[in-house]
Amino acid sequence: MTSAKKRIYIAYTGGTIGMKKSPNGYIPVEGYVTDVLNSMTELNRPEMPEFTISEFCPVLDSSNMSPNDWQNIANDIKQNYQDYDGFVVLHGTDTMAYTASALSFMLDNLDKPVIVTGSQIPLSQIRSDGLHNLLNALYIAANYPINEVTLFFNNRLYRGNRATKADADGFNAFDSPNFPPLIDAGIQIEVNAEAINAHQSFTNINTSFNIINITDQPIGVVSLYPGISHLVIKNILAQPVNALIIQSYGVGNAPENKSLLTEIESANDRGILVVNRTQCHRGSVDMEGYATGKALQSAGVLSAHDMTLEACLTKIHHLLSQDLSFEQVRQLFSQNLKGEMTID
Ligand SMILES: NC(=O)C[C@H](N)C(=O)O
Repeated sequence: MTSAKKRIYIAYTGGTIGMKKSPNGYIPVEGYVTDVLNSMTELNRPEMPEFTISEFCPVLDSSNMSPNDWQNIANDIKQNYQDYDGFVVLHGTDTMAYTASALSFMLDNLDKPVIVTGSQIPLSQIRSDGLHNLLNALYIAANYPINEVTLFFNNRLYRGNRATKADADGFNAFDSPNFPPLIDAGIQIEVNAEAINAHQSFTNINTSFNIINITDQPIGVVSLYPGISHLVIKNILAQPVNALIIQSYGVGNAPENKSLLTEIESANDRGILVVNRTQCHRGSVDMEGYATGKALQSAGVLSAHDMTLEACLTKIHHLLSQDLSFEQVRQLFSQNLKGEMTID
């Protein structure tokens, strides 16, 4: 008896994969990806799943995306959830890790795989990595389903909220600095069961799939540098911001500048969430390591542990979009909600 083919829904949102050259540089072209995919014989091989492709309107360079687009992608998945075994989101690489992180918080109790992928060279160009990434994402969604939001690129499947764009113009565009890949798709497909299982506890088997809506939130992000004036922080906090991400040094250190710490303390008193993430590519915040970190902790700043900037920013969007008190937001920020951080 042969089992029925899996059905995968492909949402094409835009990105280089479906772009063509224009006098102003590459732009996404409607209809192009759909035509190419429908004519590719590789995608119709018996080991491949059935698929349907649906294009967003308009298709976007991902640099033009906003939380409203994350919401549209989540709504689209919800609308088609019952009819498919898995989802592949074709997306530009520039903000792919933001979207994958946002979706990981928005798609609650997923029991189907959602894989975000794209390419560095358009399908319309010779040596494109688009077909390879798409083919693998489809194959993995059907044959190695991992029921969470993941990001596939250059032979690796990463937890979506652990990935970050690490190379502007190489094929190996993504990295997951603080968490191992879930799948290494070399000659053999190697599945990291331990890393995947660590996610199981984030799914509540008594509740069914649902989406938690997200709205635009004013969030400040500041990277510390030697000599930074407290007025820079003061000005950011004078804007209508509900949260500030401080990208600190090393394990979460900042200058012990009294005026700067006073600005942070007063922001906290006004109900602005202030969090500390390291500006280092790899590693975690530990505000107990040095007096320079402890000063931030004493000013009420929360640790972002080893979260990527993308996970940190979208987690804050996710929390501020809900009807939660300042204390609840602080508590939930400090919890590992969807495998986005490691708490020692
Ligand atoms: N490689 C890419 O997809 C880059 C493109 N600018 C995008 O993010 O849409």
